[in-house]
Amino acid sequence: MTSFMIRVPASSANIGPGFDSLGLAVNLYLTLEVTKQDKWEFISPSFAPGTPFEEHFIYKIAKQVADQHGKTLSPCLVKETTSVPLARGLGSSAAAIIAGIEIADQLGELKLTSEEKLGYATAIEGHPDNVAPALLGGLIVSTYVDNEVDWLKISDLDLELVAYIPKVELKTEAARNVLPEQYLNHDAALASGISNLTIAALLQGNYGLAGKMMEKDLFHEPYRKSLIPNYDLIKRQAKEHGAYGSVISGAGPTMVSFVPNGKSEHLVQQFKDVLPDYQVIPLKMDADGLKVEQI
Ligand SMILES: Nc1ncnc2c1ncn2[C@@H]1O[C@H](COP(=O)(O)OP(=O)(O)OP(=O)(O)O)[C@@H](O)[C@H]1O
Ligand SMILES: N[C@@H](CCO)C(=O)O
Repeated sequence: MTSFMIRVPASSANIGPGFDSLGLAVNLYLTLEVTKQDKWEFISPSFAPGTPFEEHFIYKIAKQVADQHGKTLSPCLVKETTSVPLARGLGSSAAAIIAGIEIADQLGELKLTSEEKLGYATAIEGHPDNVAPALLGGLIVSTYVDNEVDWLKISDLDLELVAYIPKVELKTEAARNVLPEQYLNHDAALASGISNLTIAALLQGNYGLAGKMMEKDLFHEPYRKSLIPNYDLIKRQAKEHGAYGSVISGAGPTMVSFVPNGKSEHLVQQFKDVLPDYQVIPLKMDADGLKVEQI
């Protein structure tokens, strides 16, 4: 093996009330072409030329995983292209983590299982909601209890999305800092009920109910909405134009609307003049997750 290609999808986590446990892989991709050579080198849009390779996030992840297996990775040229915007709530860090783990797996010949990759990725990210769909594709419902990830994949969603991506970044860490440390028992029970019903409605294809429930989150949206530009406007106008529901994507600042199949382009057109500074794009579910190809 001298050269391989890694492709990892973006993901939209939380979907309202599924805080830290629900995430959907979408058709934006981080792609890496990895070729063995005599020294490490990263050609990457997020990495200024001349920066030591040891500082590249993906290299750090790969090395960390290789170290855990007592392996030294042979040096490579890594050429990155990506359509996943950084720090916007579309799982760029999760995609990078999955890519780093895969580099370690390929170069170190670790033969990691999907469960092992998911375990490493979740331990690094702290929660599985982005890394699980980035690895496995589809809509993933997951939990991370006692250092163990359990998950289920929902592949048949008759839905499309529209993403509203502002120019500003919002780091996940900053968006987590506004959340309460504790919830009252009553509020937690209510929030869990809303989450349960959202999942059940998605499973039954009752997207009207799913959209209604996803907009009622009590875990994170009430605390984060003041950080999200045009939060109320996007929800209101998307609903007027036929969206089932709109939520903060991941930790924001991107928002996503869930819309009937075939309707996303219509919604994109409606927002062209309303949000001229945004990238408003249609998205579809990615069903595959991580792909690796020898070249
Ligand atoms: N391809 C990449 N190469 C190097 N570093 C990356 C890459 N993608 C993401 N990162 C790192 O992850 C940071 C963004 O992570 P953060 O968790 O704040 O946002 P996100 O993952 O895009 O959004 P969210 O977790 O809400 O979906 C970037 O600022 C950068 O440090
Ligand atoms: N569940 C995470 C997703 C972003 O990493 C959050 O909302 O903070």
